[in-house]
Amino acid sequence: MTVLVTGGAGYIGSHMTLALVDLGRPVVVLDDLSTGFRSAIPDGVPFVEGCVGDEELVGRVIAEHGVEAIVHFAGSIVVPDSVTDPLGYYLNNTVRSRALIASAVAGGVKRFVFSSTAAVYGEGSSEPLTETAPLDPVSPYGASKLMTERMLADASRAYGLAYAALRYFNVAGADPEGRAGQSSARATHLIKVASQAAAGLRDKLQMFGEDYPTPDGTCVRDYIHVTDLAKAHVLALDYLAAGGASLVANCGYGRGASVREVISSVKRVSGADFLVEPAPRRDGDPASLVADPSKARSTLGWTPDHDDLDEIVGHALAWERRLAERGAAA
Ligand SMILES: NC(=O)c1ccc[n+]([C@@H]2O[C@H](COP(=O)([O-])OP(=O)(O)OC[C@H]3O[C@@H](n4cnc5c(N)ncnc54)[C@H](O)[C@@H]3O)[C@@H](O)[C@H]2O)c1
Ligand SMILES: O=c1ccn([C@@H]2O[C@H](COP(=O)(O)OP(=O)(O)O[C@H]3O[C@H](CO)[C@@H](O)[C@H](O)[C@H]3O)[C@@H](O)[C@H]2O)c(=O)[nH]1
Repeated sequence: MTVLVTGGAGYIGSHMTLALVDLGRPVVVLDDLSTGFRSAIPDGVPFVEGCVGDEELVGRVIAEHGVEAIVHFAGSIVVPDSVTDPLGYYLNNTVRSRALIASAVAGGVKRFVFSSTAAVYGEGSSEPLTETAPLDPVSPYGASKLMTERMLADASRAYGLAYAALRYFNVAGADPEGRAGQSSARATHLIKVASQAAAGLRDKLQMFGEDYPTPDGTCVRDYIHVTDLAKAHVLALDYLAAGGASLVANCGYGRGASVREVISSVKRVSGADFLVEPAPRRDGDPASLVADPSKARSTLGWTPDHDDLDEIVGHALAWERRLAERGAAA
């Protein structure tokens, strides 16, 4: 069963590609390298440079590689950017996903795993969030992903495409063996940015908002290790291959950490101090997002191996140091 990994040169997609290679499963990567890196794709894995919205290209990849399942990571991911450029986000995340789904249907691909997000949930629902919590995205990013979920649900009914939409909470950390990590220098994610500050690559960290209705006033998120997330995708592929019904499932640990707690963890684990500057709230940020992950556990048999904030931070820091060494060597 060849798996087409879109966005496989990116952060999460490269970890999924590694997970498939580790299991000896055939894989082909499609990525336009807009935010991904050619070097993130393991040696020996076929790579096609191009856009998921290019139906002619995707049709050819499906036929030439005998693709039986698609794992769709490709997309634009920065929540505040989606507030300033909503149409760009609807184009890359929604319109091009529609084209990819159409290519899957036309090419006879029967299984599809999609990178959805906790950003599809509305504010104010009781936590932890189950999949049945009201869907009312605060940001265009969340809306662009929810529209793709809806297209998949309709395509599944109409054309028999079986899908798993995995709603990731906040993905962080790096491959424990140091083979992959979050490489984007302009990354905006808290653990990545704090790791860069700890490694001396930034002079400070801004803390966006201290007046949220949370225990310490800063936003609360459910941080999940990227390797545990890749494992959930492998299980989702196996579940669909075994005839499992289409599903939507949260991927998180069910425990929240505030921005202040994350910063403390990064300082503790790195042993480095860095400047933390209070800043205004960032557009599009909900106060709190914490998953109820029981569906992924019961339906997919998912059990996390790295459910520990300090461990996640330790792996992120190790990757940051590796990047710094490579930069120094370049
Ligand atoms: N990082 C998180 O915390 C998080 C949380 C929830 C959901 N997600 C979703 O997970 C997926 C992967 O995120 P990531 O953190 O690895 O981001 P990333 O930017 O590292 O990876 C995205 C990859 O997709 C590629 N890409 C973008 N548009 C493309 C297109 N039109 N055609 C082909 N390739 C394209 C990029 O070059 C990049 O390699 C995204 O869909 C994102 O929305 C991420
Ligand atoms: O320099 C920084 C960066 C972030 N934050 C705060 O840290 C929290 C987490 O932010 P970030 O790491 O940027 O993640 P989110 O905005 O929560 O979004 C991530 O998590 C979502 C799921 O919860 C995914 O859908 C998105 O793709 C992914 O970027 C938020 O309160 C931010 O305001 C700061 O205070 N300072």
